[in-house]
Amino acid sequence: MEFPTDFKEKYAELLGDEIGAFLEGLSVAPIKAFRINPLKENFDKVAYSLDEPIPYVPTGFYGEISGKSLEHQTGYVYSQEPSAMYVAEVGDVQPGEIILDLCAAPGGKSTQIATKLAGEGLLVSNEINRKRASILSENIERIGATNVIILNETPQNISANLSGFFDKIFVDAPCSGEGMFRKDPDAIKYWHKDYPKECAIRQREILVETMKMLKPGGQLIYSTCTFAPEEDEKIIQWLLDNYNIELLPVKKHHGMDAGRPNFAGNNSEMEKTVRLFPHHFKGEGHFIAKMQDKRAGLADNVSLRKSKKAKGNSFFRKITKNEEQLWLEFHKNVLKKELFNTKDLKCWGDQLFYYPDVWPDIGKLKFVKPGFQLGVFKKKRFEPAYGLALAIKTSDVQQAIKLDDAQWLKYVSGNVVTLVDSDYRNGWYVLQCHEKNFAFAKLVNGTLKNFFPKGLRFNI
Ligand SMILES: C[S@@+](CC[C@H](N)C(=O)[O-])C[C@H]1O[C@@H](n2cnc3c(N)ncnc32)[C@H](O)[C@@H]1O
Repeated sequence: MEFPTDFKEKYAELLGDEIGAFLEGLSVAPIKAFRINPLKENFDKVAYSLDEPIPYVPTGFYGEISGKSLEHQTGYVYSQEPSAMYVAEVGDVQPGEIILDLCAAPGGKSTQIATKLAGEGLLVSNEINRKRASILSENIERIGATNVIILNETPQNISANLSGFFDKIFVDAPCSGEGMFRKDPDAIKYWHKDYPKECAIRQREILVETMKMLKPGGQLIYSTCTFAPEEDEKIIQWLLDNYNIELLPVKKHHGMDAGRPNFAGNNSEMEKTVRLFPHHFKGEGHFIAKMQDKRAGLADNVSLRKSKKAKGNSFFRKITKNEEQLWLEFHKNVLKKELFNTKDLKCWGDQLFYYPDVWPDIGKLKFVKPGFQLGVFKKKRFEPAYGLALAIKTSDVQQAIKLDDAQWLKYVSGNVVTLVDSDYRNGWYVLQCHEKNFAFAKLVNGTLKNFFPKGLRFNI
């Protein structure tokens, strides 16, 4: 692999004798890995080999998955390179926490954070770029998380509305992407000598807003996929110099390096951060730091229920009696037990959402998904959302139809499926393949009408 001369000279100076090994590490084939998803029932029953676990990520495995497999479509697996997986582990997310993932697309960290919340608490997952925010939304939908709000905002607008709101904030910052060089050779084309400095300016702007949103006593997890000290240790030193925070030690597993004090004014505290270098570690490369807000008089963990900012969305309207009736009828037919409390249901236009009152008002913010969508009311009927099929447990389904692999493919590519000798009555069914929910379909006289979202259809 050819690297810019300025890049080689810079790292020769920073790394000394290690430069040869570093450049060689950056030239080998990228490492593939994936995570399995504990939000799903029997989540380790996947067609992929789980023989090579990643030691520092309980749900992580080395290996390659296909974006067109049943496991991927149903959100049982998520492809992510091994160093990126360590960020959410460092965050030590606990069910019930209120978390912001500020730079979230395509959703590697957000999907992992959401599985760790296990349906309790709230994840606000934000992406500034509209196109990337849609991809983020699709990835969150697939994993089946019901407690995620997806925003498409600037950090400035979010902080103006949700100051002091979050227990933990993840800033996986836009960066010069040196750790992407072997995965995406295009990243090399963007690189120039001043690029890390330019990125650092933007990172500081993002962090100024981030600090406004952290609850007193909250934690900030900052990460990049670059090796540039300007965007790593120097950013952390700038935070320590300007805010009342302290670094928390990040555990170093096999192959992980400590952050380098000599990259930021010889502050030995930098050893608490972690650097993942491709010549030492089986992954592409990352920098991760964990910090704690030190402001005094802090509640350990103000729960969502006690949060003053939580009011529910101002743009939602109440569900009408008729709509409630339609929803309950659908629910009774298709699901075995009540999964969403009726008092948490709200409407936005004709769409039905799960949005507990304790969640914040995001009415002034641009969003992609303002909560968890259950479905849509159409004239006198209720049509369930695709995401609902992916969010309910297989064993909670009352009305399911099991299809084989060929029928699954026929359906996800947008075709109707005709059942042979069907004695099912007409109505909505959850479709399952290998005991995985993969979509809703409406059965009409033995034919499953296709409701698979048009933009997500695929063929193999
Ligand atoms: C490293 S990527 C995030 C990867 C993601 N966390 C994941 O794990 O899949 C950084 C993201 O920050 C977004 N971004 C760019 N400028 C930003 C800004 N000023 N504020 C917030 N996010 C920004 C980019 O669009 C990009 O999607």
